[in-house]
Amino acid sequence: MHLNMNLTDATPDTGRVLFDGQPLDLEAVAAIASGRRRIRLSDAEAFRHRINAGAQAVWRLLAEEGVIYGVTTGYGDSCTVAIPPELVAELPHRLYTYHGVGMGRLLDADETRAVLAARLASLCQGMSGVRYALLEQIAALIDHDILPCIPAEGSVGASGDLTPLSYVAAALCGERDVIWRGRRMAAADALRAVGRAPLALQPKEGLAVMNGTAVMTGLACLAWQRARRCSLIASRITALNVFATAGNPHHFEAQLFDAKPHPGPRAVARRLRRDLACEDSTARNPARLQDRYSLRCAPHVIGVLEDALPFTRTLIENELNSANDNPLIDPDSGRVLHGGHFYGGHVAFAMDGLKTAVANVLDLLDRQLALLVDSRYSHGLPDNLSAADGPRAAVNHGLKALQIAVSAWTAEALKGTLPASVFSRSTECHNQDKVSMGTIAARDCQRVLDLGDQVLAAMLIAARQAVTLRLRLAPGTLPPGLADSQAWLEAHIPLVEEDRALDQDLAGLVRALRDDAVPGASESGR
Ligand SMILES: N[C@@H](Cc1ccc(O)cc1)C(=O)O
Repeated sequence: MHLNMNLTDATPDTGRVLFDGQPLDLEAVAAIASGRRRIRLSDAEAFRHRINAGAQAVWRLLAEEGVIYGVTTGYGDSCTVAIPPELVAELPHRLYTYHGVGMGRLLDADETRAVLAARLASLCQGMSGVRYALLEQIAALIDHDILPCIPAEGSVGASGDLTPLSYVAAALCGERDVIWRGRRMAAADALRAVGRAPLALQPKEGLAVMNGTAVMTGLACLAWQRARRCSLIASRITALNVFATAGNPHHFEAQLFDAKPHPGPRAVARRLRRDLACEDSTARNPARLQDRYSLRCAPHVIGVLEDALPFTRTLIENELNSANDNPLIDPDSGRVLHGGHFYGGHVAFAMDGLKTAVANVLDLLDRQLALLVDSRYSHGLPDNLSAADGPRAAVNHGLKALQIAVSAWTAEALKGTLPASVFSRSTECHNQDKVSMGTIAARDCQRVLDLGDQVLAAMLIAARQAVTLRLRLAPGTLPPGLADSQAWLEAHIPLVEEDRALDQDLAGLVRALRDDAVPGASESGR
């Protein structure tokens, strides 16, 4: 174990995130998810009034008209079934009960907090016909870190995330299990321990909690952050690899990128120029004319991911700050608006897109590694980046297996890019005959990002090794941006001179990546 365990240097952000119906950004959700920020539900009179007005509108409508979808009718295709008045109160509890069909792994603590935050943000829009007391109960779960056990699989992502969110609805009512203080226990026990009574859902409140996109949206907020980190670290790794292969930094000149104005590649080229301390050249031809595409086109490949980030941020944040259930209740007029806002197509597209852009970056890095480990292409570096000398060289295989592993992880990531959104299918007696599959897209994106962290970790080991070997061949100094990175890498990864298992180094680096502790993870450089 070469990496110390506590590599986080992020300053804790202690200010509470306010939930009052104003827009949140995905950084706020990520901060809540990681426990860096707590939340505060607004208790402003106007806000409480607006929320409660929606719930009162439901009661009024019920008294005046007697029929509201999902309140006095069955759900979905069963909306033609009338619910007798004496059974109306039972209906919201039926909804989460029969949706208790979740399977697969449970969402982890960060994911669960992100889901709760996303659902609370949506209900705070005041269009869902729920009481303020329901918002308070969700806020209490977040605040006391009572985390419903939410199985990850079973949502088609339109009718929202009905099945996984049924576990949130049940926990609010003191049913099913939660994790609290590291222990799995009955939700009723955890609520009792913090002095809260289970909620009895009122008409419409079951649908309001469950008939929305909070699972995919919460996961998307977290995935987006990881995708941005991938872009930043991949840029830094590329710079190290250009240096290590004695590559041509003039591929990244500003004049070139002014001629093709996509902002993403321009930003990546700027980073590479900064890292490699490369000024625009007046020379007609640099010493090395053209490097292979995996180096020369790095801004173009990473730049696609870079350009996808602002676009997908908008999609995810619009979803986060939306009322995304059905029906909606206008608290002012009391009108019931029947629609399909539970359709998570934008998140599905964002996640399908991001995973493709990330996987292409991983593929780029895998190709860079292929250049580094092969003495036919590395301009003087030893095969497999082995640092063993003399008689020891014969038995040492350096990073050979690491490259094979990167090939495997990259291939698996590329395989995982099959878009989920195109696998819509008609379900629920053809009521839900076109669905988003956004939650599957988000989980696929997470898987690509998990594999991505492994590829990035391996590339950091390779870059550290390659830069050291280049400096042995051609003693000199690294540009300051890269010197910092190399110093950090040398402090955390001993040079591989005699072969050793690298799995512990990899695991430590993956943790450091997730803690944002690896130099290059922030735009300011470092
Ligand atoms: N989302 C559906 C409602 C629904 C709820 C639960 C179900 O099991 C099925 C459908 C709609 O608004 O039309």
